[in-house]
Amino acid sequence: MRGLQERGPGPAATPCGCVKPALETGNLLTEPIGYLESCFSAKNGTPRQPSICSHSRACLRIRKSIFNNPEHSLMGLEQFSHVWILFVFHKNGHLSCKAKVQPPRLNGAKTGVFSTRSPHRPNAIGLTLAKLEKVEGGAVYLSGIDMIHGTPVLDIKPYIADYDSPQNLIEPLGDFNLQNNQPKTKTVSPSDGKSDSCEQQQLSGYGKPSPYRCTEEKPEYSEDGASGDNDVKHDRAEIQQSLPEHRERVASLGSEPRSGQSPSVAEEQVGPPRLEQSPSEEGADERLRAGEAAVVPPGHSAKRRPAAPPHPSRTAAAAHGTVVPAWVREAPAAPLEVRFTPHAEMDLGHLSSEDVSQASFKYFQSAEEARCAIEAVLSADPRSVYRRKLCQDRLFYFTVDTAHVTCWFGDGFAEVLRIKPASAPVQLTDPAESLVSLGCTKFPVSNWRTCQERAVYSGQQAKSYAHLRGSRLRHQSTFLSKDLAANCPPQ
Ligand SMILES: C[S@@+](CC[C@H](N)C(=O)[O-])C[C@H]1O[C@@H](n2cnc3c(N)ncnc32)[C@H](O)[C@@H]1O
Repeated sequence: MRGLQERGPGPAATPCGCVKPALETGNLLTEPIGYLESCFSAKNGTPRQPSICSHSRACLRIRKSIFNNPEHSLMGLEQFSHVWILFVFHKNGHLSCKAKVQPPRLNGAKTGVFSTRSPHRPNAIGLTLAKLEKVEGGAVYLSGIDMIHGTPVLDIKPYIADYDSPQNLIEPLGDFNLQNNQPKTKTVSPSDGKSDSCEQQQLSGYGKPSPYRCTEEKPEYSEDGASGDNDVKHDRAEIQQSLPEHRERVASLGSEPRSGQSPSVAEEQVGPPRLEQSPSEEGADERLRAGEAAVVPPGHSAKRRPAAPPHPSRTAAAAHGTVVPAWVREAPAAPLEVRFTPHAEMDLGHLSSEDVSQASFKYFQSAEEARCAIEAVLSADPRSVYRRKLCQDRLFYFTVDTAHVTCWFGDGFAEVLRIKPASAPVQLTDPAESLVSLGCTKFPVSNWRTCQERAVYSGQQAKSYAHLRGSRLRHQSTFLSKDLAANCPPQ
């Protein structure tokens, strides 16, 4: 092992200086087996993990350039309920990455990139556990996904719980130190739960500087919620939860995934399938999630439906013999209550209309499915830490299937204002493939009615909205903002 490390990969170069792809050096030249057709057209609004939105759907067609008979490569796969999808984060924008990142769940604190599911990693490869709906010819149909439309897929592997999910919390094998000639750093093993590494100090915010190099990176804001490489002040109490002492250790108990939900992960970190809560615990949680105390303005959708598939960190009581830090399971905020204005309800009806002249969904089978997906996405608060803390008053847009959703966030809730047909086609990575046209669009909105509805809002909501309007006026570049500013009467 040491020999390998010392030699290093040393990519073989051709006389022209090109890096020669070579399996032996790990310089693998990848070729996507297909490009994903997904109900999510852009990063904005795409769930951070597949377990967040079980109604999300996607299709992957194996390219003929990979196998002449793509269906041969999928033979037998239909016997599995779930598959691992390995893919490229092709919309990262850049190839660089940082050693420490700020996952949304850490609310601004940093941790090592390899302890997160950040898309910004040395090799921009993603790993998603998706539900396999069906295999048809050379195509696989998936649900419970967190990948955007056009994502290059590198591989599919069947999920086999016996292999992929630890069965026992095995005791450590004793000192695991292969490097006798290197300074001994104190390692964190799942069993001792103690560390003096600089990352841990950074997370905790306590302790003296480590004797090892620990450079402070310049704080930087990013709009990318997934990488969360933002530096926002955090309070110590929150961060302390990420100390090793707070890691959860659970025994092997065996579990089945909730039906219709991917048996996968917490938001940023994988934990294998978890135990269900007891019905009573779940009911209490459900009530909490629905925000019993929240004020529902007159004329708004006030149904107390279970807003979204339960948030994994809330349902998770235990996992197969694994250990994860507490921050993975403890959401920075409670799931949001999701509301639809009457206008949005109407829009949703139009989108799912059977009238052929109206737009209809490509992936969702019904308006109810679309509603569930929208609720699931919003309930988990898809905003980046930056947006959540510093741009609270902005409108938020995302596209799911053929629906372009406009919403805003208030204290403990998200409200869908409009749902319009998405029209502009997405630029696809592989134009040769026949992919579904999806995309974001800007649209004219007459928001007079919505503004009138605002007038009946009670105290804080009205105040938030006034703030929202003010902010819209400041951000004239947004098409909808302009429209709203023009149409909203002064309050
Ligand atoms: C936090 S990553 C997790 C992905 C995967 N489950 C994993 O653990 O590797 C999920 C986020 O990546 C982003 N994303 C999805 N597909 C992408 C793509 N093709 N390129 C860049 N970012 C993508 C979306 O913003 C999504 O919310």
